[in-house]
Order: sequence, then C-alpha cells, then structure tokens
Amino acid sequence: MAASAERLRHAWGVHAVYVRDIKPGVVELRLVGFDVLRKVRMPRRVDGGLLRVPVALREDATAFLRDYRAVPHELVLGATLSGKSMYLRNLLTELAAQPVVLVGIDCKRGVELSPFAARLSALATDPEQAAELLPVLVKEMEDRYDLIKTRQGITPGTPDELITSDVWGLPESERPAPIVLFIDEVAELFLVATRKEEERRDEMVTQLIRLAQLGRAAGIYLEVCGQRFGAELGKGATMLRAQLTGRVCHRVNDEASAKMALGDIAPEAALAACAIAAESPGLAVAGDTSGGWSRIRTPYLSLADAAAACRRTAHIAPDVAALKPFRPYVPPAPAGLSGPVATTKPVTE
Ligand SMILES: Nc1ncnc2c1ncn2[C@@H]1O[C@H](COP(=O)(O)OP(=O)(O)OP(=O)(O)O)[C@@H](O)[C@H]1O
Repeated sequence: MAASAERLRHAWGVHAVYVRDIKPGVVELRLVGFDVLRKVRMPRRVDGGLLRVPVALREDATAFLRDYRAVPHELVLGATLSGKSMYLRNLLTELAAQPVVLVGIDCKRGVELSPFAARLSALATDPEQAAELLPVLVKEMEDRYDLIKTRQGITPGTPDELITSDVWGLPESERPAPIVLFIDEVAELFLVATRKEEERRDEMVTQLIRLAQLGRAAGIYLEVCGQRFGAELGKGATMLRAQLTGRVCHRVNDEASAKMALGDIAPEAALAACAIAAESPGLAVAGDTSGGWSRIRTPYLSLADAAAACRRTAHIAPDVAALKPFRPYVPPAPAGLSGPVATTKPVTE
C-alpha cells in the first residue's frame, strides 16, 4: 500500500478504508459507516481555533466542527448503544487540549465522565451534587455579567472597541476562561419520586434554562446528552430544548425521538436519523436551527486513550476558584498508561 494511504489509515483510524491511489495526493476511500466511495485529497489536521473543535467526519469527507462561538449549546440524542458517549468522548478530548474549563454532570454515578476526572474542574455524579453545582455556575455567570458591566462603564470616553456585551470583547488579560458544561443523560436530572425531589428538579431546570439563555455572553456553554428529550420529561423540558440550538441525533428507537432532536430543523433530517441502522453506532445526523444538517460519523476513540489525553492535559485546566469544592477525585494513572497514546483525529481535505 502506498505511503499516502498508510498516512490516511493512521489519520482516519478504522473509519476509512483505502481502496486505491488515484494520483499523487488523491486516494479513493470507502468511508465505513456511510458505505460510499469518496475521492479524498491528503487530509491535514483541522486547526479550528479556540472552542472550534473537529469531532466527526461528514459524509462528504470533510470534518464536522463543533463551534461553540457559532452554536453555543447543543443537544446530543440517541438510543442506548447508539454512540452518544463516543461523540462526547471525542469532543471532550479535543476541548481538553484547549484552555477551556470542563465541567461534568453525570448522574449515572459518574461512570461516563469519571474517566476524564483529571481534566475536569468539577464533576457532579448524582442529582444532589448537581443541585449544588448548578447554582455555583449560575453565580459564576452573573459575576461575569458584572465584570462586563464594569468594563462598559469603566470611564467616560472608553474607546468604542472596548465597549462590549460579552466576555469576548474584554481585554485578554481580564477575560475569564470559557466553561463547557457536559450533562450526560439529562433525564436523570428530571426524574423525581417525591415532592422534595420535585422542588429540587424545578430549581435545577430553571438554572439550566438560565445558563442556556444567558450563558453565551458569559462564555458558558452547554453540551446536553440523553436518550430522549421531550415534554414528557416535565416542566421546562421543551423550553430548555429550544435553547439548545445545535442538534446531534444518533440512532433512535422511534420517529418521535428523532423529531424531538431534529423536527424543528428539517423534516428530512429527522427521517435520515430514523434510517440509521443499529449496526452503525457512531453514525448521526447533525444540524442546527438554521436548518442546515448533514450525516456525520465520530471516529472510534477508546476510553483508555481519551482518559490518557485528559491526564496529559490536566495541567492546562484554567482555575475557577468557585468550582474548587467540586473537583473530582483523580485516581492514580494505571501503570503503563501514562506514556504518549495515539488517538484518532477527524481530519479534512
Ligand atoms: N464511531 C464509532 N465507531 C465504532 N464503534 C463505535 C462508534 N461509536 C460507538 N461505537 C461503539 O458502540 C457501542 C456503544 O457506543 P456508546 O457507548 O458511545 O453508546 P451510547 O449511546 O453512549 O450508549 P449508552 O446510552 O448505553 O451509554 C460501544 O461499544 C462503542 O465502542
């Protein structure tokens, strides 16, 4: 096999299989999962910039970028074993390499997000902890609004370019680090058994809606993941969903679930999600409320490699004093796993 194809195989992981060289720098690939043949020029790594990370491959062999500045909040839906965790794993690992504060709520006792503890500034693993963490994030957001306001009124005659309505307009030295909050299996936050739990749920949902409505200007972004996200979850669910304008829908069990994710984007996108086969985990339909959508596939990334990437980047996690009490316990690295680890990277031509 030609050297160019070797490089491609390495860069694309198991998701693109070399078919033949067409001419120097151009090869034909079968994109596993999409089941189509593509002519692809030699890919180079995507340099997305802060908060703009490659996370999957599009059907046309270009990289799908998760761009928080353009689409601040996202909903990732899919049935069990459809590939949601793999998507989050890729996203989290890419963000971990940037000066971004990563926060997790994983009410499945932390089984999904704990492996990334070394890079997480805060982690809540049950609804009680989430109920303590969310108001701290809301307070952080309010403090950031105060900072922007102070800057606006700094002195009469402040040059126009220093007048800003979000953290991105602040001078770099004063700008707080962006925060991405990952919520795995959001339904766990909504489910209640007692009246007391219902009150706690209502408070959390209100806090989440506030973060979704106002977070962008404060540099706080949400990545919400679940199997379904409809009105049946209870008060506030549809209001919160409306704020999560980025949508990624993996295989779902019924049309109603696809419509929850994509119905307000494009009916054809919901149909495309319904057509995803059970044997294609990692395949999804991604869109946003502008109406644009495409089929995407996340690269395979093992949990061990993702965890190792988080350990390697732990030292760049920005400090947020208010989150210190929520810092997760980091177990010692397993022997033999502390060295450099190869990870697959979505690439583009
Ligand atoms: N892009 C991919 N390529 C190959 N295998 C994948 C891909 N994405 C997921 N898988 C495999 O599919 C299985 C399910 O993936 P994953 O755990 O991400 O699903 P999930 O939707 O999070 O499931 P659950 O809701 O049950 O946690 C895993 O064995 C995983 O390795």
